[in-house]
Amino acid sequence: MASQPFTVKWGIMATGGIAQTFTKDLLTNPASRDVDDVAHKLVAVASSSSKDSAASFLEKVKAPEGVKAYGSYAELVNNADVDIVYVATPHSHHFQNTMLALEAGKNVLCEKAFTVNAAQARKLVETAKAKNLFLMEAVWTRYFPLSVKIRELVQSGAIGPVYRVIADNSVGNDGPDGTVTFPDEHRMVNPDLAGGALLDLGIYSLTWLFQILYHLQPESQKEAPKTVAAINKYRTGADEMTNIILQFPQHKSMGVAMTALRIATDTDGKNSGGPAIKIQGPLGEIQVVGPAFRPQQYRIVKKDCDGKVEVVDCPIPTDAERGYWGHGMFWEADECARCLRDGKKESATLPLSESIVIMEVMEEALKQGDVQYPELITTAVFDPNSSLNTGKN
Ligand SMILES: NC(=O)C1=CN([C@@H]2O[C@H](COP(=O)(O)OP(=O)(O)OC[C@H]3O[C@@H](n4cnc5c(N)ncnc54)[C@H](OP(=O)(O)O)[C@@H]3O)[C@@H](O)[C@H]2O)C=CC1
Ligand SMILES: O=C1OC[C@@H](O)[C@H](O)[C@H]1O
Repeated sequence: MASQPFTVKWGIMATGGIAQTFTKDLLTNPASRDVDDVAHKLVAVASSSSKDSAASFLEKVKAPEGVKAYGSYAELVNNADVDIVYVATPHSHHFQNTMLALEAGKNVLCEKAFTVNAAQARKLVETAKAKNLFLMEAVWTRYFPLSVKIRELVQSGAIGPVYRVIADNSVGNDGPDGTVTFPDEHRMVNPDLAGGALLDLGIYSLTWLFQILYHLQPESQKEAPKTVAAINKYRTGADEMTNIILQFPQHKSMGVAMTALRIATDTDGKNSGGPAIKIQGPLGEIQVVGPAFRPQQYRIVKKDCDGKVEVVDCPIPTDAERGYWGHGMFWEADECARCLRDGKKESATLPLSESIVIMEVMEEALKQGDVQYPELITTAVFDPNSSLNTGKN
């Protein structure tokens, strides 16, 4: 008989869109994705707006009886039953909210982008290490079986050494009279919420560059990239289009990461425009069909394939007994559970040192494009009473 799964007790910080999606994934049966070694239990949710918002969240996700609803983040992180906190607030809040949880002794899975700048990322990592806590940036795509297979394929030498990766994660939100369709207050374009294409969407383009060109470098040859960026700013001051070239001179490799708010990677919604990602070596290329954050198909085009392209589908499993829920976020949750079970303080698939290098690249790109964010959200000094933690000005 199989042994009991290791069950992790989750606390959810914030009640917005992705908090709901993630929590629904947590509530799916792991067997629906052929997992039996770990399981998840929802024990609490907190809203900085009100306890009612937290209660309404629990209704929306059809939470089981007994899950606690809190009207403040402080109550959540002080719940002794919570093993790990999922931080699902805007980027602007990640540093203060994650510090709040770490200081209360909680392990943390923090949404992307990890922070607003590299100094904040370093402080989070330093704090987690000092307190012997698990910390991970929630770049869910890295944990897709599709990503695992592609990394293995590249490592096996299937296309030879990868010299170039091109990745795009752009959305077609062009609006009238020079606008984009997001209101200026929306987290996608609002500098007070660390809005902009790069931190929200471009991070996935960088994820593809990093998980191939950086992550797979042998430890003894780890080389951080040189960064060259071009940015168009929106009227709010946030970036609306950002293109970054990363160069790894010792590895003779380069990556091109693109992101934009006015033009979509997938113009017709049917992927007629081709792959979102191209991973290129002298023996061939791997093409990943977008979106870059939630891909479900890749193709292998070998130099000598004579037009015979291998197409590999990797559908995301759903749970028929729970309304066909299943978005693909459960794989990163499973990773957290396995790390906690095994006493690991970080994920080998996205080490904290790598999250820091990615933040350094994004900070450098934003600097080159003269994108600036306010002091309240860029400081690397923790303040439990910050309005970012209390929700009150
Ligand atoms: N992995 C993925 O696929 C995705 C990840 N994300 C990431 O998740 C995070 C949240 O995004 P998303 O859920 O779409 O955002 P939403 O705006 O839908 O939700 C954000 C939540 O954060 C809380 N919050 C606290 N302070 C503020 C504030 N000043 N303004 C707005 N919200 C505030 C609110 O919850 P409350 O009032 O309950 O405290 C709010 O509901 C971002 O970092 C984003 O990059 C987003 C979408 C997809
Ligand atoms: O992480 C994300 O992935 C999906 C996008 O639609 C969203 O804006 C972004 O935050």
